[in-house]
Amino acid sequence: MAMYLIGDVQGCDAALQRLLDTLAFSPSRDTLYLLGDLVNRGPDSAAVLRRLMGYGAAARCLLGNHDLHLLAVAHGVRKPRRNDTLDSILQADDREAMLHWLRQQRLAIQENLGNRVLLMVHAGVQPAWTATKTIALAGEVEAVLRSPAYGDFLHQMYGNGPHTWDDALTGADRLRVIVNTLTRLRFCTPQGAMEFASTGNVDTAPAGYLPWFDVPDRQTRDVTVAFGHWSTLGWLDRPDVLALDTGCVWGGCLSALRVEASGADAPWKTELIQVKCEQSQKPGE
Ligand SMILES: Nc1ncnc2c1ncn2[C@@H]1O[C@H](COP(=O)(O)OP(=O)(O)OP(=O)(O)OP(=O)(O)OC[C@H]2O[C@@H](n3cnc4c(N)ncnc43)[C@H](O)[C@@H]2O)[C@@H](O)[C@H]1O
Repeated sequence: MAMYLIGDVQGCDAALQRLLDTLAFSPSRDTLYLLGDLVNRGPDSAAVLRRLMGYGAAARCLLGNHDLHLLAVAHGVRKPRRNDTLDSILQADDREAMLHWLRQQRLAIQENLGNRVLLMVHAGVQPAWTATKTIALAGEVEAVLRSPAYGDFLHQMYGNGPHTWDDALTGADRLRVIVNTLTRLRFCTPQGAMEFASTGNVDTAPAGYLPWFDVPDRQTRDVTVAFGHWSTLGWLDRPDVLALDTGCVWGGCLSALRVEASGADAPWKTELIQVKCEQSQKPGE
């Protein structure tokens, strides 16, 4: 049995098919962990969702900002954006089945491999959050998304504030900070105040901000956090962070990381497998 972490697919089903062929993926034997942004901007978002739904428990998926955007557009909370390519879902006969399935997916997943924790999120974690706390907070949003109140939540989800996590937050503000952290974060201050305008690589950090994973004393520094979302960052391989959005939709690569625990005290064995992608979107347009 193999475990594969896969970066942002964004509706690029042909690239996903090529990647899975390269892996010789078998749903009866292997498990895929998709790190969010399953849909949008690429040519065939519906095919990606139908494929992942068909894999059942062999595909464990995180929600990214584009997946939440799809739910918001489908629910009439947001208007489609100029570069959106969501019509293959929105106009499909099985649209409700796809949207229902999407609402059951996760915002954070933890696996314990050997003696080390692997925490998976789409974008990032707050410096003050441990892995256990991240899973618990993600669970608060997951519960709302699965409940009849999910429409109300989508109305309240948008916005950049509050910028900083506080345990005392309640209601919509609390859920918004959790969503913004897990699905949109790139840069924050050492205190965890988030900034959402900058989308460039680490060299473009605004003054006073740094990549969330470089915050000193981050509470998840002793685990490995795998994430996507940051295409201009690209592949990053450190003991404490694995970044896997390698810009498939922008004409980069789609990446899978095979992860294998080789013993309680031994480091994991990993192997990066990539396929080249057709360019579906031009950066800056
Ligand atoms: N609570 C909430 N509040 C607000 N919105 C919410 C929300 N929850 C969900 N959303 C939704 O989030 C969606 C996306 O918002 P956007 O604002 O478009 O998201 P983004 O930061 O650009 O991130 P993206 O996920 O597209 O990242 P990527 O690295 O691929 O791309 C980043 C940039 O990198 C650039 N880029 C990529 N490859 C490049 C390259 N090779 N060279 C130069 N630039 C490149 C691209 O041009 C792109 O601009 C919206 O539709 C919105 O509705």
